[in-house]
Amino acid sequence: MTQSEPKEWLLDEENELRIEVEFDVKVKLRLVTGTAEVFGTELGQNVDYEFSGRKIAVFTWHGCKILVWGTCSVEYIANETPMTSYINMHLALEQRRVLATQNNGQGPRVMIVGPNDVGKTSLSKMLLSYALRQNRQPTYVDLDCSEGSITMPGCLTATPLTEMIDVEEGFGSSATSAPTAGSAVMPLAYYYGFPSPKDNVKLYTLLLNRLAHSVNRRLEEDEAARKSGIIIDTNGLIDATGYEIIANCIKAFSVLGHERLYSDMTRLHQKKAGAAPGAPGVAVIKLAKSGGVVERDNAFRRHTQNQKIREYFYGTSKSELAPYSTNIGYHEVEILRVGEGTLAPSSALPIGEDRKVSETQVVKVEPGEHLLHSVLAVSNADRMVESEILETNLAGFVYISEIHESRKKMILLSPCPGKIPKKYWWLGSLKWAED
Ligand SMILES: Nc1ncnc2c1ncn2[C@@H]1O[C@H](COP(=O)(O)OP(=O)(O)OP(=O)(O)O)[C@@H](O)[C@H]1O
Repeated sequence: MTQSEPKEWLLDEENELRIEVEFDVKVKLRLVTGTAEVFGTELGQNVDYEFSGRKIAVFTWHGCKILVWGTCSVEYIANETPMTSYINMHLALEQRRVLATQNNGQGPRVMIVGPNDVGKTSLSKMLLSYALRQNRQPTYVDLDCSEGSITMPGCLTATPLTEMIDVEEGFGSSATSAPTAGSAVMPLAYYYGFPSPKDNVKLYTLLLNRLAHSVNRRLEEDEAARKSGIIIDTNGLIDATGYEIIANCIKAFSVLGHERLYSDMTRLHQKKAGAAPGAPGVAVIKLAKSGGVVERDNAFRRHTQNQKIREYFYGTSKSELAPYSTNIGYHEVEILRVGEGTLAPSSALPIGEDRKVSETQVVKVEPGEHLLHSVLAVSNADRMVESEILETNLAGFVYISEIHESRKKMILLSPCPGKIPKKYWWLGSLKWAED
């Protein structure tokens, strides 16, 4: 797996070691002296960390020595990083948290926007980790439906974090049916089912508003979480649709109370006061992109998605899981999908009379061979009321591993044993061939 002789790296203060590891390669890393962190999470001294299919930066504020076993496809030390501006950003947020504590107010709500591959998720992790290191309980909202940092790709999620984010696994191989890495609480997930918000803007907006409503309600009840604030990671859409979504998100999460934020944000990139009496000030802060952020091509992204799905059912090398295989009859479940963009199989039967399917219309899908290798999201809904079911959160996911058309049965993998307690399952565009 790894070569026997490690490579030694000596990092001066405020340097970072940037490494890229292919998917079929394992690289081991150990901090020997000094202090270092990966996207905000501190490394333990003389602890071995293993990475595969990752692009990471090991940053040190005060200098350190690191040993690396294995072959990285890219490895170099950078002495220019935007980390000082990131920590300053954190300190400014921390001040807002202190103020919120003093005034019994609410902590900062930060939304990170920008094009693809500029380091939005990495910055989110850092701001969350720094907050966690100060014993805060920030809420992480992930609106990047292509990636699925918390659960599976295709979801909009929120999770209150209470524990440090794992160095090796990031937000982890977490499921909606289990607490995530970094959290003692189950994440809240809504199923969107497409890789880009553009694929079904109406549905995306509906779910975004629903998620924001649930988060806002939760924060009303949880004082520590409310004062710690929210970090919102967005997807990289910055065209007209993207701006519309950003503007909606700002409103939904009350990032600020200013309707013209969108134009202000793009035009000014600076602090603006709210227009409405008593509206909070608007702070639009431009942060530099790290030179280490790596562009990921479609193949890499697809591979990351597959890894994510695999981890949901089988866990990681650190915490392996054994999924349960269940036999289920076609008649025992109702498979649904949403909207025009997904209209496809002729077997799809529209519920309602209209043949033309709107973007948020729920469509019943007849089970059949076409479901093979699909990942389906299990809704928590107990009844099929169109306006309700769309906005019902998820219980978890199942994977269809075999279809027996003649017996009208399918075999599925699920993380929990026995019959799946919920019968409404969403079909999106996620497919996965088990390897
Ligand atoms: N300083 C760094 N050194 C090395 N790799 C980095 C660094 N910062 C980020 N990366 C890596 O670069 C890739 C892109 O970063 P990230 O996911 O944070 O970008 P993003 O803006 O969220 O992308 P997208 O919107 O497309 O999901 C990731 O694989 C991340 O681990």
